[in-house]
Amino acid sequence: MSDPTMDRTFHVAMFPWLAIGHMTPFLHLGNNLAARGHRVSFYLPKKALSLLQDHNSHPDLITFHVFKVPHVDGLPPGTETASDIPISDTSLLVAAMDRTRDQFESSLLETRPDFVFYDVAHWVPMVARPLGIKAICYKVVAASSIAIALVPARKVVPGMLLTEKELAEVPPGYPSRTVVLHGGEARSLQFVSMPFGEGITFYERTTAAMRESDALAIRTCRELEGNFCNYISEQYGKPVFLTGPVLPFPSTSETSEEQWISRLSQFETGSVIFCAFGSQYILEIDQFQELLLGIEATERPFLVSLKPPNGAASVEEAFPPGFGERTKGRGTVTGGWVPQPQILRHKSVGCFVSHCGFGSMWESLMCESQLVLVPHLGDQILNARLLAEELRVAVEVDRTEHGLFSKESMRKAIESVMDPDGEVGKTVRKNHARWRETLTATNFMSDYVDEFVRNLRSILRPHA
Ligand SMILES: O=c1ccn([C@@H]2O[C@H](COP(=O)(O)OP(=O)(O)O[C@H]3OC[C@@H](O)[C@H](O)[C@H]3O)[C@@H](O)[C@H]2O)c(=O)[nH]1
Repeated sequence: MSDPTMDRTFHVAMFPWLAIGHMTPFLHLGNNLAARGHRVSFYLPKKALSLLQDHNSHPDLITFHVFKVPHVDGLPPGTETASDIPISDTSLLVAAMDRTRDQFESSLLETRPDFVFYDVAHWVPMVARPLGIKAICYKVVAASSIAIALVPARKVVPGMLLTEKELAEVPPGYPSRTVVLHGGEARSLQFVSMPFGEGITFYERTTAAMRESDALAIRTCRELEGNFCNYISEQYGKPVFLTGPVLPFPSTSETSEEQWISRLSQFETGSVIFCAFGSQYILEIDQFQELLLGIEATERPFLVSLKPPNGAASVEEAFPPGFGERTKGRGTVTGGWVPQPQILRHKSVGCFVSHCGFGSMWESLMCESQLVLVPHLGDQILNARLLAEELRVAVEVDRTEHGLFSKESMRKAIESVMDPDGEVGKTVRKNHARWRETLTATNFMSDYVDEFVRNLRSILRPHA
């Protein structure tokens, strides 16, 4: 007899962390589920609604539920998302999110979904279980960063900061020797033993969120991170369902993109260096200048999109002396937002200098440009090691033990990948082409979502 749960559509509630970088990938997944006929109830604060509602491709199936973020002392009045506060106040916003538990619980009583997806709100399974709702902990960061920092095998004692030695060690059984942090980089993991909400550390919260779930879900694919996903599954004794990268469909209609596209079109195919470091990375002024001087020294056209460095009101104010005049007509530096995915698809762009944030990592793997990596935070460093040392599709810029790069190391890294006849240039081109082909194959992404849906259904099946 066929199982009726295997083809019925289901209803998912989504309760992502209050940061646009988390809500957006949840909504992309929501769009993919709705495209297959499933209903989504998406919980978010009011301010996020105005940013996200235009990205709802299925308003008939995806409903937004706005909740109120309570005030917590120390946060500016009206704080609702991580964009409203400096990163140092994040723990207070987590505490505010925890105080939405009652609102969320009463809403679930009304909406009665089959599943609830969450990430930071570790109490969601406690709310969902008595209502017979399956709790899926959906992680939208690389599996390697979960595997290195957030598994039971990494012992973190509540109330104690990890020592330098503990930070430098990978947890027993960690499946890679190359996707690791070197020397002082390991300090970037110290945040795991820090408070994240009232009376709870980041490690306690995140591991509880995963431990208490009915299944884990990760926004990655097994071709890239299968070994890390298996390790996480073993560590938690739970299935790990992969959604694939779930990238949005390319947009071709926005007019703000035209100025960049026509500017790039004046240059030869594959000649332009494009550099962007995501939404958070702010360089110190001397590193900002070394970066620009390194790019200038390649004598190639360029488009650089970076926030003004620390202490500068604009990018122009922080230019190295004479830089603006020397590079006029050849390069542009902007402190604003540029349409990165469209720029990466432009034929004139030949090199992408990236911080290797999770979104940029996928976009760079799928584009035709050569890749130079300048990671900053812990997860970016692991992503960069994956691309440069395991997949060998990119080159990471050389740095001193204090993490500083020079204009010369920047120039060298760019030249090495841009030279089609050099050893490095040949290797990265060949490997990148192979990975690009895999990841951009027809149905690659949709097959992942289909399999994800099958996995969800399998845990809905009534037990004998
Ligand atoms: O000017 C820009 C800069 C960036 N972008 C887009 O913004 C997104 C940036 O996301 P990334 O994940 O690469 O980087 P962010 O630094 O913003 O992300 C943050 O969350 C994800 C983590 O992996 C990163 O470590 C963290 O910094 C990309 O999709 C990129 O295409 C633009 O469209 N224009």
